[in-house]
Amino acid sequence: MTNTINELNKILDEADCLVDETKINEALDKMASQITADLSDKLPLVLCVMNGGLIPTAALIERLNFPLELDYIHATRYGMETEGTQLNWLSYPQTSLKNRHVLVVDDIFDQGHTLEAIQKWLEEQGTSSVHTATIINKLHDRKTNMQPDYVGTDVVDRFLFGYGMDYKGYFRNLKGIYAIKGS
Ligand SMILES: O=P(O)(O)OC[C@H]1O[C@H](OP(=O)(O)OP(=O)(O)O)[C@H](O)[C@@H]1O
Ligand SMILES: Nc1nc2[nH]cnc2c(=O)[nH]1
Repeated sequence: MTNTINELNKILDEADCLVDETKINEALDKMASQITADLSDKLPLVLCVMNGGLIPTAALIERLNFPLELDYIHATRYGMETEGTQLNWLSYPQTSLKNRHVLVVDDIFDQGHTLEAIQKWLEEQGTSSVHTATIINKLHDRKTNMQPDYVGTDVVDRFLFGYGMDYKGYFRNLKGIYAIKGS
């Protein structure tokens, strides 16, 4: 256990903070105004993509001053790894999706496979509309065709953790967004 704590503390000590708390809050404020303009009269269902979407979803919905419902979906393709593979569907929303305006919130749009698959699945459930939001868009040319409707900020192509994103399951709780040394 001591080894693990030492290793994790070293990772954090050596990491670069790419987006600090102030920048995250500015990004969330901007996203919240855009979402309010589009969805405030739609009684939307907000779907948090677990686990990474937990913290961004909480921070975003407290900025939305209109009636909405909240549920979650759990799909993961990275697990404890830094490279994504196939998407594993772990949990589906319990709320009825038919004729609902749905806002999906996640922490990061990397290659886009996760959000693309979730959007496609939601459309197949008879939703009226599906909007997608992520705090981070990672910059590279390995993307799927879709683009999230609301993006907080662009970040360089390194392995990130903090603010929902994990390093080996840890550090989702950090208030900033960090990149691992050498990534
Ligand atoms: O755009 P993509 O390349 O598909 O990657 C983005 C996804 O990867 C992360 O989830 P992960 O699978 O690590 O699960 P987690 O949310 O439990 O960390 C993140 O939370 C997104 O859902
Ligand atoms: N923690 C973490 N999860 C991811 N999922 C997709 N890209 C990333 C990343 O850079 N960091």
